[in-house]
Amino acid sequence: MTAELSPNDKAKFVAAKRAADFVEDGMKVGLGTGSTAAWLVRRLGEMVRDDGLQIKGVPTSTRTAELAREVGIEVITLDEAKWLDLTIDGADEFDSDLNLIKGGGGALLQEKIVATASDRMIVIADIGKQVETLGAFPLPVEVVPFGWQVTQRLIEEALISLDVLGREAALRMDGDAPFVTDEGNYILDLHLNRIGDARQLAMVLNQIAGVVENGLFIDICDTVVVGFGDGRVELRDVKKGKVDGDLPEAPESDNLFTDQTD
Ligand SMILES: O=C[C@H](O)[C@H](O)[C@H](O)COP(=O)(O)O
Repeated sequence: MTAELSPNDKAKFVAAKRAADFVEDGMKVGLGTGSTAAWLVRRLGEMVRDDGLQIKGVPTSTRTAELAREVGIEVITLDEAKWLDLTIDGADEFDSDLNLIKGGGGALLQEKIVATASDRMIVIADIGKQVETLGAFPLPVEVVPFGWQVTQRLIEEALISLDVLGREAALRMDGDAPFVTDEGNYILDLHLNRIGDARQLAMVLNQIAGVVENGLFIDICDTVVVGFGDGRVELRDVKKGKVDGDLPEAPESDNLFTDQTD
């Protein structure tokens, strides 16, 4: 089916397509979650089907696992893989140090486990995800359901002691019930506006007993492939800074914009 993509979807698509160029035969690849990562999974599926690419994928959520199987990618568990060559995932925000906020789709725990078990993490994002300072996007924190309101209060007290702007830790809902992650936990979204010291906040949050993990990815991402609504792509590398034209151009014959959106 041919569909005209919105500029935002086009940006996500071109970023995903370029990032797929990093995937090589024989690799074990972490597959992210979300609308941008879904483009990547579909692209890798095409490469498996049309080009004979041989990879094993470790999904970061049940929905990514379903999509990966649907498009013909061999899916294995992280324990079977043991270690990954590369993880490619989306993000909700990235800053100039390539630190991230993730978890808008509730998959942050598996995403962080998979990304930190990889030689390299590449993030794919539309330019709208780039920020000067992290925090405009509510920071997801995964907490165990047992005693979650006590955990919520302890988080809010920690935010006050850190003098972090905005202190509301809101339980994420799915209709009338709490949103439940793939690991059976809840998500508290921290409305902070601006995170001055993301490293410190990440450490403080993870010291609270009911907190399983937080959505700050500090020093984990190596490269961001940024997509623009006009089809341009830029590469940001943690070691090299901004790098342009580092990747091969998409072949003329590629029908870039005929896929369906997520
Ligand atoms: O839990 C979800 C993930 O962290 C996503 O990678 C993140 O929310 C970005 O999603 P999207 O590509 O849909 O904006």
